[in-house]
Amino acid sequence: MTSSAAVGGRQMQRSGHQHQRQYSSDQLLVDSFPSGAGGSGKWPQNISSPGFSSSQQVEYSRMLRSAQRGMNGEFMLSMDSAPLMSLRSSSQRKAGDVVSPSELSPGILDLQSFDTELLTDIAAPGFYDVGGRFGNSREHSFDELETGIYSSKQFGKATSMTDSNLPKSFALEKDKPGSVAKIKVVVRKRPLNKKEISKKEDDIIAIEQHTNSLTVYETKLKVDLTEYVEKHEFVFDAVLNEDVSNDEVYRETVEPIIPAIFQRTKATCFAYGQTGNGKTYTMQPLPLRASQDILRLMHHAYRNQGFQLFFSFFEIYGGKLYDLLNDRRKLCMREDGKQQVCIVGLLEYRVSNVDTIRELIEKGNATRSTGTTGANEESSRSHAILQLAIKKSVDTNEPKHFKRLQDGNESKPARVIGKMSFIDLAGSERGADTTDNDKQTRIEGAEINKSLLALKECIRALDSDQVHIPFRGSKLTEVLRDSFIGNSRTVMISCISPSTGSCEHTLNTLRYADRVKSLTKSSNPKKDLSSTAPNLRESTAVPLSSVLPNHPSSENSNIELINETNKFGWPKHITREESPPLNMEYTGREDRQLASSYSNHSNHSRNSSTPEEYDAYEQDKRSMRKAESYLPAGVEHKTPKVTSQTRKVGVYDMNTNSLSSDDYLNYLLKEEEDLVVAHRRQVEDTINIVREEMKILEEVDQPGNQLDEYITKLNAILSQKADGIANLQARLANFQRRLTEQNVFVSSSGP
Ligand SMILES: Nc1ncnc2c1ncn2[C@@H]1O[C@H](COP(=O)(O)OP(=O)(O)OP(=O)(O)O)[C@@H](O)[C@H]1O
Repeated sequence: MTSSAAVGGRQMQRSGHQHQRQYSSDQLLVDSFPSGAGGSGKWPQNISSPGFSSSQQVEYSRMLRSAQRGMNGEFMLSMDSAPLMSLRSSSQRKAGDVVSPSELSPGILDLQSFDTELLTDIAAPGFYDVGGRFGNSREHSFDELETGIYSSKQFGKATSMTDSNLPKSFALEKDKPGSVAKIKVVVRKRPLNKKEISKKEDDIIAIEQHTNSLTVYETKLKVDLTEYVEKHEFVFDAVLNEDVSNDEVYRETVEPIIPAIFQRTKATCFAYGQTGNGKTYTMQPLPLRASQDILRLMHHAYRNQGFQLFFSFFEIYGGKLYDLLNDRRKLCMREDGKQQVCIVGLLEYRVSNVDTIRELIEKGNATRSTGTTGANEESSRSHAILQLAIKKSVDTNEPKHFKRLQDGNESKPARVIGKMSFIDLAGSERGADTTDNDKQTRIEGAEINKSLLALKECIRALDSDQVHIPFRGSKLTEVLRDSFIGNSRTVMISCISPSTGSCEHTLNTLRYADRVKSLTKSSNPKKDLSSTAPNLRESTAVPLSSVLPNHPSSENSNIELINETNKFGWPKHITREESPPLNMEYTGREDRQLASSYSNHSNHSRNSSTPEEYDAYEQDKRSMRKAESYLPAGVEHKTPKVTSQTRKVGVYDMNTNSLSSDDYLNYLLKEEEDLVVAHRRQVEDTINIVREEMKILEEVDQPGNQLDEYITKLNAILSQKADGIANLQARLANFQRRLTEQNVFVSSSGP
């Protein structure tokens, strides 16, 4: 399928609003859990035992309060329960045992240790193997399961199992072992919207699906103001044109990963792109489709294996976490000694049918923060994260300490097997789109920028199997930490507009995608070619002034598509009810003290006498590592010795100004990105200038040439060359100075 781009002449393809509700649960097997399952009465009663500190007893009480019943009798588990579980599961501890702060304070459910125990529970490794993938059991072989008819007693509803019920790629996987790439970058082009059509904008994107290539036709002006078109070619893992349905998007992106999450894989799918380009439109149907397939596998291939599906939905707004299924309750992210991340307070719903999941998605979307800005009045300004976790309940061979904890066989904590995270990112231009808005919007923009940069770095590190994953670069990547380690899969969907007015943003989005994919082991050699030759392989003319403005186009504002009825019939535009407190003022002082306090805490942290001190240490350490993560190779982060007085001040300041280092990091990340963009532009300019030089050299050799004209042109060229180099040098020096300052600054604060 090839989509034509019209440049010069107009040729617009209006697929219009293609969405239809595609995900009915009619053909699903529905497992109805007994309404009495779970419940506070099943939790351990012995919290007053000496093994629990008073703060843990408080936590436990909160846990009991937050164990609620959700819609359709679903059982909700608040992660508030984590501290208690952590305490008991981390060792075979007896009541009264001394517990170190590192085990208590972070309040983490020790999923890692649970996972380890679980290994033997999984039928077979290697999900590409049919036997392994479907439990490796003759009793439940794929074919037998799929042709069977299950009784309503067993599954709640009689459903005929035919091959057509199964996702295509599941069947294909057995013929394509190892075919699911660790990182997949997919680009989706949306149709021109009403506004773009009324402004007579052209479709400047041509897609060739069979070669996975995409060309952007950028109109530029020469110095004499004549127009010319520059072609930018990209190759990705898949390119989807405006005719591609959401169902096809699902099949191309998420469907192939689903079997893997039953095999201890953490998968992440996210949409990236400028506001109004279809991120939400693309992302919203995916979790429902995925849940449908997960439930199918649970009810067929993994029947009777104790798998459960858990659903949670939260957002990151202005660097803070809010539960979208619990009235935007503010959440807190913690990390334990094993660096397992836990979102304290997040409600998780155990779900067993698609209708419930649909209701939860609708509820979460309705709660999600959106705001009005100059760019898109219905724009998402938060990152929404929807997680589907496959867990497995503890069987009769459970470890003894569980039995002790759980007061019999009921309400045992399920262990996480795999997870699928769907992320609808805030508009990618938000970081830059701040000039007309208030301080809060600017701060949101900074956080968004930071998240996007950090996300890209994590994905790249992930694919190149780097030991150090810079997930501490942002809240988003910290939250997704467990998706960046171990067995993981990532799908990135870049959503782009076809219109002339969005060309700059489109190129930025594609370059972001390109950089995620480039330098990776699995990247397409063809694409590497285009990456190294900065997308200029087929430039058709020679501009002298080809520096592109690096600011959002005002023409992109107030985007509305042809069909403006709300995308899925679900509410999206909800005004935020509260403004989370923000504290992003940057001062260098705190970083200095932060640096000082870190090394001291390295020695003293475990002896911190109060939970507050220990928390301060943890927070301090995290921020410090964050800063270290982004120092370039060769710039070592030296940790100085400090006096106890310095340490005290440092801890205090970290608690009161904890975001200042984030802000500083944000500066560094943004500068790094800007430098690379400026360098790329400089290379483009140089190529164009060289062409121009060749041209005037040819001209000067022609008989009857105008010497004056040659001299004028040469002067202009040389000035432009010099300006370009000087600008880049200045930017580079500035960036180096910041890095050096950090280094000198840290070193000089030593003895
Ligand atoms: N591929 C597509 N086909 C048809 N309509 C689309 C497509 N992509 C997006 N749209 C429409 O474009 C509009 C904007 O899309 P959407 O809200 O998903 O953008 P977004 O990238 O999530 O924006 P924001 O970052 O502001 O949340 C919606 O009305 C949506 O229905």
